[in-house]
Amino acid sequence: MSTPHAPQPERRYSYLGPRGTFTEAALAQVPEAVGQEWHSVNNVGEALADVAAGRSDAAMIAIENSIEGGVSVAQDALATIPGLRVVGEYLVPVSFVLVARRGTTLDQVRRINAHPVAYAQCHRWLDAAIPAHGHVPASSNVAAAAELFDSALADAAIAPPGVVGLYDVDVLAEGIADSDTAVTRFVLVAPTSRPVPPRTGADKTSIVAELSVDRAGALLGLLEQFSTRGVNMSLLESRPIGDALGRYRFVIDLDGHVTDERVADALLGVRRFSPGVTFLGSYPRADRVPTVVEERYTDAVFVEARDWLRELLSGAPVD
Ligand SMILES: O=C(O)C(=O)C[C@]1(C(=O)O)C=C[C@@H](O)C=C1
Repeated sequence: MSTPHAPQPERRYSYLGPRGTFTEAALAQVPEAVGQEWHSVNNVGEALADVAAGRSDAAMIAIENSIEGGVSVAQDALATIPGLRVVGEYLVPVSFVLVARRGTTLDQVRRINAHPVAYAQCHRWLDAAIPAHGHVPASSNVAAAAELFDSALADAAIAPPGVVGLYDVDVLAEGIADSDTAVTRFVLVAPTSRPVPPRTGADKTSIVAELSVDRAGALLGLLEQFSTRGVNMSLLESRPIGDALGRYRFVIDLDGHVTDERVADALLGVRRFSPGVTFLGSYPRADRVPTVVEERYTDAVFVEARDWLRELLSGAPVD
């Protein structure tokens, strides 16, 4: 009699681990990832390199936090590693506790292990409760707690509340984040060989654009491409290109899908003058809130205007 075998995973997903991170919670929101192989990595660059090299089918990465802003390491990696495409967006509410090896008391804490994005979200509490603390950077929120047992470099760690079920720690303080409504935005990144997800009417488009800095009004010119087509921006961040002082690229999220006439037309406008524009992807918004489009920017109005021009050029009588 043959032994029944469990189905083998067909796809591999890289995420910032170890188990219990907010990144893992974001990956758990992806229906197609359930039952597949989840590969824990130590940093965002490693997750994206897995996808670029074909070792993983997709990677989940944090891209923006409601308090700390853009996750610069993720924005820079997406802007510079070729062959990557954002195919989904996910939101995870984040909150933090301060944990320590059993028996440690709050007044003994001097050095705190924390992921830099988590540390930045707990400033006010830390400055008030442990004013003279030092920060020991960790690769993730859960790694911060795990490392308490690998080395004596830190006395306590900032971690997600769920860490108490994973490690033998005492909770020294709960709810230590500066906001109790903090949210981190994650994106699922696949290779460019994967088709752009179809338009849903509640989509975002992410691009990275460079500008010639020796021209007055260059940034205004970039923004006008969107405003004159009724395209709303939900994110605009500047990141240094890194080759010289004063050279920046702009990371931009737009409301709409690349197949929306107004978005496509705006991208053509950007392409005409930006020395480098990268399309990172169009994907359904995590909140599923449909984009409201003013009548004069609907697809039908763009199509009508194009037909009008075509007729005009064909010499046929026009109204
Ligand atoms: O996924 C985790 O738990 C992480 O440690 C990463 C990360 C991030 O990169 O922003 C995720 C969410 C929190 O805002 C802080 C840290």
